[in-house]
Amino acid sequence: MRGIWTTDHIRQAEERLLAGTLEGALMRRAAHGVAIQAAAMLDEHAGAVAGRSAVLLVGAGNNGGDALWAGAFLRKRGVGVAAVLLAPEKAHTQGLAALKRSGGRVLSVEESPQWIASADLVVDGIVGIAARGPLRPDAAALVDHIAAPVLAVDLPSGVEPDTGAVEGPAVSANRTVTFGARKPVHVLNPERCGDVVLVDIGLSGELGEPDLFQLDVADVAAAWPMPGPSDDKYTQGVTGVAAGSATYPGAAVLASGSAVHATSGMVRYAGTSADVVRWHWPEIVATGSITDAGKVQAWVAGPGIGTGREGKDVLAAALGKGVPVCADADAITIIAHQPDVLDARDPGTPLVLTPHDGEFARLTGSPPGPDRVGAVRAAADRFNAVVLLKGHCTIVADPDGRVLVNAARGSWLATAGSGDVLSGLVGALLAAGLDPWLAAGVAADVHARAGQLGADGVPVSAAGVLAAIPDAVRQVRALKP
Ligand SMILES: NC(=O)C1=CN([C@@H]2O[C@H](COP(=O)(O)OP(=O)(O)OC[C@H]3O[C@@H](n4cnc5c(N)ncnc54)[C@H](O)[C@@H]3O)[C@@H](O)[C@H]2O)[C@@H](O)CC1
Ligand SMILES: Nc1ncnc2c1ncn2[C@@H]1O[C@H](COP(=O)(O)OP(=O)(O)O)[C@@H](O)[C@H]1O
Ligand SMILES: [K+]
Repeated sequence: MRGIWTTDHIRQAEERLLAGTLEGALMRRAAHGVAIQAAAMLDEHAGAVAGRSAVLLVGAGNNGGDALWAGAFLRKRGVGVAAVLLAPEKAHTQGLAALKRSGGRVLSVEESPQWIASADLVVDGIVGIAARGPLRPDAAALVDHIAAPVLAVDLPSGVEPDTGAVEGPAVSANRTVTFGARKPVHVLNPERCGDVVLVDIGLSGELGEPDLFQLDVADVAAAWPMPGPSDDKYTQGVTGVAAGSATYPGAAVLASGSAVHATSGMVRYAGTSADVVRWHWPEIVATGSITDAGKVQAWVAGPGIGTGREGKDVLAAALGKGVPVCADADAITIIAHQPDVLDARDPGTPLVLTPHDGEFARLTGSPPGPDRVGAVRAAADRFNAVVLLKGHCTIVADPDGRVLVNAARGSWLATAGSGDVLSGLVGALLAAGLDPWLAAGVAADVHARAGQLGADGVPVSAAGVLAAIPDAVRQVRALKP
């Protein structure tokens, strides 16, 4: 699992590290990493390093210092370097001196637009982890002139470091070089960061427990249930799906079909769409209600069940079974409007809620807002449930405080019914006995892979995402180191 640390924790770790390090050494190490990536980008985008031009956008702090030092290193490789100082009197003293010694040019803000517009590369050292709020107008005006690829130092300026939120002018980078550890912005707003390159500055020993996690493919592969020689259809966990209605039979077909594809073993269906489910998935044992469905190890409840009396009864029946439940779609609306339905749940029984933004707002009374991680963490605590917030970037919080982030693999999953496919995956992994937080995260990972593989560059239906689940699982198993 990869760790991600908030800027407060990075700062504390940096302070501990600085106590035993020569002044300036860390910054030079960081800046050297920036220069290596800048040279690589010049080579890729402008066909050479020597003789090409880079403009540094330099803010008032150490982030600007990194850019200035990187400029001095680039001069040694024959790059023409010019720096725009947003606050000349506050520019990093040693960095500026190093750039000047190396023959780098310092531009006034007035003369900078043509230089920025014609540069082969722009290095964004406007602001780093001390950034608060969108770019200030003077910085935003410079960014408007950029035509070249952008290398961001630590993070793209204007993007909130701990939330990834963009609430005004901000840099869009092709690549970001960060130091010591990944910060939330890198996983919560990968589009603005471009490729993220991590430079080791010796911080790892000082970091402590991560604030967020990202699953590696090896984690997903290790968690994905595989039948063993002594397994039969029951021992791997039977998934129950309570979904669909006369109006929405498709939700039942998608959620239960997804569970069939996710794991070996068995899927039971309970609801009014039993005939259509049997027709699509002859391997499913389908009945009319949860009461006569037989034993399962986890229930998926909600997709297409409706939000009236019948839907509430279905959800209450699932919650009352004493096994883990993934409550999705209409189940979330029912919980939002009739929270007493949760009385059917024994508080020790795992519950996974999988809202999209609208359902989240219904459930909690307010939309997730810019701090999506904070919002999901609070909801997990409030409902004593794992909460998976859907979106381009999926966030999964456990009531014990663990949070993981699953980055999108394109946006093809923004299609009707793809959420039903996700709930089937979560349910199957719960039935297999995975820790609910991990089950939700692993399901989100394979769901995103299935979306990418199913689409393969053109729009894909939810049924197409479902059909790509075996390829996604195959991909995970093949990529396992
Ligand atoms: N502490 C260390 O040992 C290291 C720090 N490093 C660098 O230092 C950076 C942090 O440096 P600082 O703490 O000096 O702070 P920053 O350089 O992140 O920001 C400092 C200045 O940016 C300005 N600023 C804040 N918000 C802004 C906005 N929205 N628009 C425009 N300007 C804004 C403020 O005037 C502030 O003084 C890191 O991101 C990293 O790049 C690296 O050199 C690695 C080592
Ligand atoms: N722009 C996007 N990029 C990537 N994934 C997305 C995007 N929009 C939605 N998704 C994913 O698609 C799924 C949609 O689920 P949901 O909104 O419940 O749809 P439905 O109710 O139609 O099934 C979620 O897994 C969500 O994370
Ligand atoms: K920056």
